[in-house]
Amino acid sequence: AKYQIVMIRHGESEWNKLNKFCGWHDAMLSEQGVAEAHAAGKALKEANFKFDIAFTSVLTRANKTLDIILNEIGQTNIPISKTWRLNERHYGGLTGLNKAETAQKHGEEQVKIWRRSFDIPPPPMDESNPHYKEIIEDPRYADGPSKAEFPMFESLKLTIARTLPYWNETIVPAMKAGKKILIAAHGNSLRGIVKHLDAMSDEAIMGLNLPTGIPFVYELDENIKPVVSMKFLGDEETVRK
Ligand SMILES: O=C1c2ccccc2C(=O)c2c1cc(NS(=O)(=O)c1ccccc1O)c(O)c2O
Repeated sequence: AKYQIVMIRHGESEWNKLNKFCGWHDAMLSEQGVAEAHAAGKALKEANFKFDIAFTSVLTRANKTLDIILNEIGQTNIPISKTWRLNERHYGGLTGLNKAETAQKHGEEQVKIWRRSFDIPPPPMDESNPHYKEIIEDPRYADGPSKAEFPMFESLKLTIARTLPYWNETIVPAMKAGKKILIAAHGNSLRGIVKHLDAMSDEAIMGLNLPTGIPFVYELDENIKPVVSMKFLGDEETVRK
């Protein structure tokens, strides 16, 4: 096909392990997450992938996954663009809660509604959340979003709506300029790109659970239409929820 692009969801984070909503909290990779990133790098090296540029979020768990991969393939010298637009979905007031705390605070019924909704957002994060200050005062957001548009919560719909402009205005032009691209991002920001590429329904994308730390390839024609969709370099039985 005319274009080929590789994407990967970051390796398991410390908060994934604790089953806590992470969102814009800057959790580190767990030991397993680091191992996943090394395995992903080795698989890409084995398949002889080469990149000209990489895109990632401003969150450490994705940045570290990318760094480990680039070290494994011996390409630590390529430009890396970091953007908040590839961040994980912002889980608002649920940030830091685990399954039990969420159900306890909001009830099982509300959890069921949130789980299956595309555009019902979680409650906003406010000063009472222990992670409020660390997130809004983080200097990594100096280049955006502005104070005025800084999210306090995101539905999946809102997440996709702030990821796709970056895909269309920055990543696609780089691909059309002949750049070989690697994206290291998060479950929900990658859902936005995948939903767009494969013209998936809201329901279909909510049923897609990208596995952590397994690279996948899209082969696209000259109109950026998939010729090959989501070809995993590894096992993907966990892709479907
Ligand atoms: O409560 C939510 C939720 C709330 C607000 C926005 C989105 C979601 C959401 O997407 C979600 C949820 C729960 C669970 N499962 S769970 O109830 O077992 C659960 C709850 C809390 C933390 C981790 C858990 O695994 C999911 O699999 C989800 O995808």
